[in-house]
Amino acid sequence: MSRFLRRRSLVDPDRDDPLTRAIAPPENETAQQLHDRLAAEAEAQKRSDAIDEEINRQRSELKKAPKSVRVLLLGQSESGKSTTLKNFQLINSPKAFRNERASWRAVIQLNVVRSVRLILDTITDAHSNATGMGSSIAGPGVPRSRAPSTDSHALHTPVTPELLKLRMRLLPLQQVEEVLLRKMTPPGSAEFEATHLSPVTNLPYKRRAGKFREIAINSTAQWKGAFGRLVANARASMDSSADIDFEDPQDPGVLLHACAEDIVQLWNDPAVKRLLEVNKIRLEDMGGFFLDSIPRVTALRYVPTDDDILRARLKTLGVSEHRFTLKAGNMLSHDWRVYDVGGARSLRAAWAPYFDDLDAIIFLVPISGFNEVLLEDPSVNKLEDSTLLWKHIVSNPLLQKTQIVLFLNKVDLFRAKLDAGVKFGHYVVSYGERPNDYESTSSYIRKKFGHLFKQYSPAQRIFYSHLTSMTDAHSTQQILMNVKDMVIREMLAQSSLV
Ligand SMILES: Nc1nc2c(ncn2[C@@H]2O[C@H](COP(=O)(O)OP(=O)(O)OP(=O)(O)O)[C@@H](O)[C@H]2O)c(=O)[nH]1
Ligand SMILES: [Mg+2]
Repeated sequence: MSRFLRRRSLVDPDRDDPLTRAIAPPENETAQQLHDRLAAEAEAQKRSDAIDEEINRQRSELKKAPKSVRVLLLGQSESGKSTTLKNFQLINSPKAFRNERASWRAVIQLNVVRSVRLILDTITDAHSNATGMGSSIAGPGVPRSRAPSTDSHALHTPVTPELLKLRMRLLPLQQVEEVLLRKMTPPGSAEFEATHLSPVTNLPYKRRAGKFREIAINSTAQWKGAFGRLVANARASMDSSADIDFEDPQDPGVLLHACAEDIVQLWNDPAVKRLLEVNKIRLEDMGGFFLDSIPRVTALRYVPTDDDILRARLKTLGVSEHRFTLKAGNMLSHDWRVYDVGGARSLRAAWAPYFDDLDAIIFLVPISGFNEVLLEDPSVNKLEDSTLLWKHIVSNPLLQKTQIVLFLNKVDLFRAKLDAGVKFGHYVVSYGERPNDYESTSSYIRKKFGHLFKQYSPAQRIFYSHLTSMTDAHSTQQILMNVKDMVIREMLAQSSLV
């Protein structure tokens, strides 16, 4: 508008030009009219200049204090997204992270009970099979490394009378899950997936299927709120257990403590090991595995360590956001927002609204899943699912300006499998007969994902990848720092191009 007005005053009217004609001063303009018109034009010019000035001021403000950095965590269920978010919290607000120990203690108690439940159900099914009353335990939700065994041993592994007695003694643990779930879920809320402890009965498997589902939660803030009350009730104290009300009559810690010896006995029983082995159930590879630490985590005054919190497993249903401010070197401070979403197939439609205006995606692939299938669909290999998802994300035109960082996660479990002699090439056929060592196999996976990235990206981008163990806070810290620096660098580089 200002340029338009300026031109109007300065340019010699060319009567043949329709635009000039339209804006030309009226013919026979009186001296008063001329004065008024010039005054109005001067006023309009002043307003226009003020607007221009304000736009310039806002533009330079924006340059000085950039918008918040938005990062989305993506990957299939159990890939380690929530664990990555926990690591961000641990680095940026360790105090707040540790203030949530009471809530994570409850999740760890649920994790212990779930592991015990899976063993008890395996015993029940084996017993049913032996007595000719039941069906195979194959079914959804039971974590297996491969398809269920058809080995006749699996169906006829003897269940000793001691095991049956142990099973009876551990039945009261059902209450722990009930109590904790009631506490975490407000009455009438449908936020949890149905996850109640399946009664250890002789019901045929099919009638119990679905009760194997994992505990999942929709809103982090809400369930932690339930345990926040424990904090409010706690006696004032400076020690590390101050936020846990051990005196709470509803706290299942006492019952778990009373069952501890039986749980240890169950887990160490050679018949149980054999039953789990023939059914190809590997509890050690599952999230929330604490059976090797039972005396510690069921101690009466147990307070979870940072490590325990990183290992606790709670499936995500909704979206949680972690905000923090980061000052990097002599750079300006930035407001960061890291979003964690649920990775189960049925939840992936909820990702899209977060694609807009994203600075970076951290995409997690649990590489130890090369010989595992999805809990949601046992016909799909986990690495295959991650590959398809990766193609889908890197080829998305909405994300073409987003930096994508690949975390090849669960390296510790991956290494342990190779060390135990599991053949990578047996599951990833294209790998063939190449060496089964960690370096060769992990660099093969990295290259595969790198090739797909180059092939499917709509625009050229740098491929960033890291081999990670998200349950190892120490090694993760440096990686997350590097990622944060990279994201800021890229963001500044992009904004200087605008
Ligand atoms: N051993 C090992 N366990 C890991 C690693 N990363 C994550 N985990 C564990 O794996 C389980 C699943 O991790 P989560 O972070 O809950 O997975 P998620 O991607 O958030 O899964 P959804 O919420 O279902 O989408 C948790 O118990 C973690 O402690 C890792 O690198 N090594
Ligand atoms: Mg999660």
